[in-house]
Amino acid sequence: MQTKMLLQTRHLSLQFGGLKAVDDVSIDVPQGQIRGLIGPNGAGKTTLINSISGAIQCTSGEIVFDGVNIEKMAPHLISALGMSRSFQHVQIFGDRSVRDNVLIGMHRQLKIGLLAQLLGTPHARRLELEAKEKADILLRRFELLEDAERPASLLPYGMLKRLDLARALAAKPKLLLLDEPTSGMSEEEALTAIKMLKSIVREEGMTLLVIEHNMRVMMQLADFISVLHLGRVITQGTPEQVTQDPIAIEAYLGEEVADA
Ligand SMILES: Nc1ncnc2c1ncn2[C@@H]1O[C@H](COP(=O)(O)OP(=O)(O)OP(=O)(O)O)[C@@H](O)[C@H]1O
Repeated sequence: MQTKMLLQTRHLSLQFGGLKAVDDVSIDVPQGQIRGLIGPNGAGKTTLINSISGAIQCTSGEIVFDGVNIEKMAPHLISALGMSRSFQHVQIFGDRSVRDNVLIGMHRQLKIGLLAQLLGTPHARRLELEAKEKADILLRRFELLEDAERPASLLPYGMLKRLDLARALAAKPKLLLLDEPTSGMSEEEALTAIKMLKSIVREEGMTLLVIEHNMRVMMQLADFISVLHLGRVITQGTPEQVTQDPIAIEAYLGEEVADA
């Protein structure tokens, strides 16, 4: 059986004035794959993700997500098709509880009318209860359940980043775009969080496109890695192939591989 491509970019370019931040990028991401994006600072990784999520419109080229051309679509419409995005800095409501943050992340999935919610109908109450149970399953997986009732702002940084991942997964997106999910974490915290993330992603059959600077984390996480340099994909392959690839080593990996 042929693997379905969930995301394809075709000759995608994005120009800021005279600068081609993304330059003729064509990638195919099969459903269920964890695709890593690496490259030196300024290579165009964040801009590529921004154009896929619709945050910035590409200058030319095509983006096909789950069979639909999305290159001209607004971000909220792309999100409604099942694509979510997390940012380098956590997107958490600090004054809301840890559980509420996951429930807020889940809202795309909740088919509950505002009026029903306000009136507190039995149907609405049942849906809310189910959502809470689902949120708690996620919180347990990220070892955050004991803190479910606490305001999120009280969590230490490593736990806050895990909460941000739980929040992003709560919507059960088909494709999740992650920009440096472990930035600022210690190596140990990062590897633990990645293990939790990966097991849920695999169970749910989700597809990920991840920017990550820590190569040890990337090696644990990705099935396949695309290497960007000056806006172009200069090489790609499995983590093992990429770490041996002279093109990747010269452009980016030199120092990282030496001490990985
Ligand atoms: N809004 C913008 N306006 C003008 N130039 C931009 C803008 N955003 C990014 N750039 C430029 O586009 C290029 C690619 O930047 P981008 O942030 O996508 O790289 P990156 O690979 O994500 O880098 P990093 O690893 O440092 O986050 C850089 O030269 C950057 O200065």
